[in-house]
Parts: sequence; C-alpha cells; structure tokens
Amino acid sequence: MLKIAVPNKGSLSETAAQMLAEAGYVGRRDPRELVVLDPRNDVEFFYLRPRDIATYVGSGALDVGITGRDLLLDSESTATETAALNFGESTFRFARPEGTAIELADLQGARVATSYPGLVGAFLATHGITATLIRLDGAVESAVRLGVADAVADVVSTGSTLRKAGLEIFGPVILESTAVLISSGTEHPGAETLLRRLQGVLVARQYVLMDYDVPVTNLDEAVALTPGIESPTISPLHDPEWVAVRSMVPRFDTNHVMDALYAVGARAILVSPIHAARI
Ligand SMILES: Nc1ncnc2c1ncn2[C@@H]1O[C@H](COP(=O)(O)OP(=O)(O)OP(=O)(O)O)[C@@H](O)[C@H]1O
Ligand SMILES: O=P(O)(O)OC[C@H]1O[C@H](OP(=O)(O)OP(=O)(O)O)[C@H](O)[C@@H]1O
Ligand SMILES: [Mg+2]
Repeated sequence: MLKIAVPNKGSLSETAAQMLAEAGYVGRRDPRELVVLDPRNDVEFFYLRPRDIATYVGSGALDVGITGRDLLLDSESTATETAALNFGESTFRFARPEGTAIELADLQGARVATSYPGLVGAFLATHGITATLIRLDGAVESAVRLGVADAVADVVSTGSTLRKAGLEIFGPVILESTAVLISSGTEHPGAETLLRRLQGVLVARQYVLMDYDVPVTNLDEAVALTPGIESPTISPLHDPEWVAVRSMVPRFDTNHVMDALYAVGARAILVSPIHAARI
C-alpha cells in the first residue's frame, strides 16, 4: 500500500485535496481526520503539517508527499522532488526597511529573521555571507520594527504583507517555489500511478480542447497556431475543400488563439473543457 503525505492546513492544503479528488482518490470528510484509507486505490493518506512532510518522506516512513519546494529544501531531508504541481507558487526574498536599499553583501554580520533557517542559511553560505539567523514561527515581517532583526527572509506572494510592514525586497531571488510531489526514493508502482494521475489533472486544468473547420488551403497556418501536445487531429468534411481540426490549447491563451484562427479563415471554432487526461 502506497503511503501519501498530504498538507492538513495552510496555503497548500485545499488545492492539494482538490487535485487528489480530481485524480480519483478518496479525500477526508472531517478536517480533523489524520489518516484516511483508500482501499480501492491501495493507498493510505496521512494529513500532516506541510513543514513536516519532507521529514516523514525523507525518513522512508511515508513513500511520497505533497509539500512546498521551499519547505523541502528548508528541511534538509533526503526526499527528492519528482514533479512540480503548479500551484502554491511563491518567491522567497530578502526584505528590509524602505529607503535603505542595500545589496546582499551588506547582510554580513546582520541579524536576519526567518521561518526557513535551513534554506536561508544554505543560500547565505553559498554566497560567502555570515549572518545571525533569528528563527521565528511566522509574522516575520514584524521582526525589524520590533528590533530583533535588521532584515527578514520570507515567502512573498503579492508583496502586500511586506508593504504594510514598511519593508522592501532587495538582493537576489533566494528561491522560486511551488507545490511539489516528493518521494522517498524507493520505487513503488502506486507512486507512478499517482504521478501520472496528477499530471493528468494538471493537463486538464491547463488546457482546453479546441475544434474548428478550416479551408484546406489555410490548414498549415491554422495548425501552426494550434500545434497541440503531439500533433492535432485532422478529419475530412463532406465539403472536400474544408477539414475539421481538433487540438489541445493552453487555457490562458484561448481567446487569442480563437482570434488568430478566425483571421486565417477558420470557422465554427468551439472550445470545450477537458474533464480528465492521461498524456
Ligand atoms: N501567500 C502565501 N503565504 C504563505 N505560504 C505560501 C503562500 N503562497 C504559497 N505558499 C506556500 O505554502 C507553503 C507554506 O505553507 P504552510 O502551510 O506552512 O504555511 P502557511 O500557508 O503560511 O500557513 P500557516 O502560516 O497558517 O501555518 C510554502 O511552500 C509556501 O511557499
Ligand atoms: O506577499 P503576500 O501575498 O502578502 O503573502 C506573503 C505572506 O503570507 C504568509 O504569511 P501568513 O499569512 O501565512 O502568516 P505567517 O507569516 O504567520 O505564516 C507569508 O509568510 C508572508 O508573510
Ligand atoms: Mg504562514
């Protein structure tokens, strides 16, 4: 039986649960449940704090898990990233009071507050900087104002928390993070199925199916706009001068592609959602 670690709280928990449900797995009915058995899929889900997931998977106690790339690296666990799951995106940045923009080297000897001391310590070490890390559980943006640190290093999403605290970003990007699937390294057939199913969910979320009719003379131009993942399907129509085309198109690009197809003579352009996919 495959043992899977899933975030029980925080930014990643809701989307992780949704993706697993779309991938055909049983979810928990009560948010206080810690373990859920899914006998039909031969898996067992363990609902854990996202920060702890890499530790459990790295130890081999659990086979795979969903967590943040930043949390995985901070844990210094031996678990490895097997796929990016394209949600929970954030950047990890240094910040300090507005108007005092400095460069990374100025952190030498400074106090840096963070909830991710493993990640920040490793980054500073590779840049040859020795700083004092002040480890805090959260709300690290307040650490400068309250005088316990000179700068902070934290997750930035919209940047509004930093702005409200009168801080501004400086220095290089420490990390681009996203939710990831991680593995203990032991081969498990169920882990491959999970990965394929999650990739199918990602495709279903990121692509739509586009159908249109186009004159044969304009087919090459139209296909160049909708190359699909492998290659589009071309079907004959009753009128020999026209063909029907079906292709997958990135969802975010749908309207631009429809405009461009119309401009090259395509008509009856239809867009449908993809319910599930196995690529
Ligand atoms: N706006 C955000 N704030 C915090 N974490 C975010 C955000 N967007 C994405 N993430 C990612 O979520 C993960 C952190 O999740 P975690 O549940 O530990 O903290 P949280 O969402 O801040 O919850 P809490 O602070 O309530 O414990 C990290 O991988 C982080 O990169
Ligand atoms: O760039 P933003 O969109 O403002 O988001 C980033 C903020 O959100 C998170 O805080 P959270 O609300 O989880 O509180 P915490 O610091 O106590 O974890 C994170 O630690 C940042 O403070
Ligand atoms: Mg938080």
